[in-house]
Amino acid sequence: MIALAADHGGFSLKEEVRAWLDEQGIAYRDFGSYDGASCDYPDMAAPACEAVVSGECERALLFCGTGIGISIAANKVPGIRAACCSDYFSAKFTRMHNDANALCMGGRVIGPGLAIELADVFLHTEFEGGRHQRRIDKISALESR
Ligand SMILES: O=C(CO)[C@H](O)[C@H](O)COP(=O)(O)O
Repeated sequence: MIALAADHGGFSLKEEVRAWLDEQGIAYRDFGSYDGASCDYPDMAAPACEAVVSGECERALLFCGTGIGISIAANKVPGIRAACCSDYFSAKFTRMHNDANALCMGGRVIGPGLAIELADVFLHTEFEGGRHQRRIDKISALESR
């Protein structure tokens, strides 16, 4: 199960990626926004990220105008490692090296073709573990300082 969330700046891109998830038969839960009306991205990021941390959802795909604000909000939720990406290499390596569990994209930055490529590689790339697990453990330790 994939968690989806967007504000108005990311709404259209979320809808494009949501249609692709439907085509792929990938299950998702959409935490809104459900229209293009102006709203505040932390309100959608929080429940989507909490669904990831609780285990209800495996990963989140998050959208705002730049992808940055919603990534900042997501990274405030303990257990979330959110990466704002607009290139294929970063979307792939944030899984391999950072075990990122939320991918953030900007609806005012990238188009649907690239967003789907990024979502695809993010959802289908495994964490490498090894030396990277040690670093993830140190990130997790920062949450309890
Ligand atoms: O990208 C964003 C946060 O990083 C937001 O989507 C953006 O700030 C919304 O701006 P506005 O209310 O002017 O449409």
